[in-house]
Amino acid sequence: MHSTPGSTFPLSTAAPPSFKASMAEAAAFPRLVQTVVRNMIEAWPAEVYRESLVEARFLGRKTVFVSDPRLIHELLVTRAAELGREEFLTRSLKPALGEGILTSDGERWKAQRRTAAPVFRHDRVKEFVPAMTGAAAATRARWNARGAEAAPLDLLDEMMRTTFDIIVATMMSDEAGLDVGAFGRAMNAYLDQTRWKMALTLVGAPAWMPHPGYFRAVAAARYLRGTVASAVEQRRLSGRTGTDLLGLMLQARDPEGGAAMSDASLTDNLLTFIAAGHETTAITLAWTLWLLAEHPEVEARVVEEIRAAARTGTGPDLEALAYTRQVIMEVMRLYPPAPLLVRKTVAEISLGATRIPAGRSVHVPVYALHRHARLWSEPGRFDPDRFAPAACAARDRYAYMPFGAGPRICIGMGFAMTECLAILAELLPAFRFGRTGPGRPDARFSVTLRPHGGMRMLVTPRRLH
Ligand code: HEM
Repeated sequence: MHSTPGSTFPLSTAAPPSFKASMAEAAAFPRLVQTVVRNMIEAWPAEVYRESLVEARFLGRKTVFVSDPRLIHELLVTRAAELGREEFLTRSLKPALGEGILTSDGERWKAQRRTAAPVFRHDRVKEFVPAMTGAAAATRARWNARGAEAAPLDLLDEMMRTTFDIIVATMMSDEAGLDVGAFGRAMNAYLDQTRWKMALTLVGAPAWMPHPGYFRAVAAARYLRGTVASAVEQRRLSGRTGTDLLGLMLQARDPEGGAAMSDASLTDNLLTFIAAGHETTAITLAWTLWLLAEHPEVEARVVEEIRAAARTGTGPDLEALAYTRQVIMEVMRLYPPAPLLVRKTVAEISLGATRIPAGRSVHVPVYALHRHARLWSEPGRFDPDRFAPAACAARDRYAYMPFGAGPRICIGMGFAMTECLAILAELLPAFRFGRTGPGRPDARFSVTLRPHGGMRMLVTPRRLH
């Protein structure tokens, strides 16, 4: 392994390792393969938490890890056009998500991104707040009905249910007949097995190679795609447009040339929004509730801010929740739901003094960046004041990137932040959240960074205190 900030790589283009060579390497490092399946973060070289740029062999593939804000800016912004999607991400997601905004490249990506961007504008997202608050209110009613002495709840499950209800309500608000439960189970079955697909792609295994969850995933992808395609068709046939995401996407036109999205593209992107949007937001909320339970002084300040923001009107003014927003940002620093950004160079590029040949895997280990020894003091400590305006202004923008950066920055960033605020504003003044034992859940990376084994917590209505 090699880890000097300005190191120069050999200029030979990295040909992908042969299947045989990769399998030989994998066989020699079965523990590494297991680690990738269990939690890929544990397989990262320790230097990514201390150095700027690290070259490592990662399951037979030369990989460059970049954890320096200046170099990340150069990579994701200045050199964005010379980067493509990594096969290990696209191969695990394309069977369900097709060639939507997350999984496509080049002109296809550009046209879809241009067309969808206005749908996620701030003023549009604000119109979704009642649907977000409505789903959170349903969660509140469900918890209230349990009484004060109820058994602990898995808050990861609960938040997944809430954010899934929101994405369905905001996306396909009037698709009668959609079986929300079956749809959610299929989406989870699909996403659960993607870590196997990623590990097998890394060792060069062919796409058809079966693995745990393989056949369930094939059936789930067929069900998900069929369901969304028929919702798109029904809506088009009905002649109604509507103001939900499906309606807005149907009306969206490419600002360059005016083309509408095809039905296939609409299906790909609606599935992409569900997959990219609901689990990431649910994980953020689950960790937020956990960290607030660990830090009652922060929790008290958040509840006070929410109550003050609600005093003047009918519901809390989300724009006024500045401290709550800081808390969410600090939660995503410690537990970024998307802990790794992956790219492949399509041409030779230079990063600082380092030349990287075409075809190389380049990873931005966001989880490590957010805990990097040179960028953060006491990186493991939860401290929302790190995101006070003055502290943010003094820090490099590229030291913190839960939503990525550059042209491929998360399109749903505003949607996700608004959703987190709307849900917390509904739930925090109504309940106290308590831990069920010592120690935090383990954070494990399988596409997203999930609390392993869920997040069991005590949920007690406040009015009973
Ligand atoms: C807390 C919640 C979320 C987090 C942490 C998150 C994080 C990210 C990150 C890091 C990327 C960039 C990936 C890369 O550069 O390779 C991304 C891309 C994307 N996200 Fe999100 N996301 C969240 C919520 C959402 C929501 C709610 C939606 C849609 C409703 C969404 C849709 C997308 C899409 C379509 C892309 C691909 C953008 C492109 O490649 O042009 N995300 N997200």
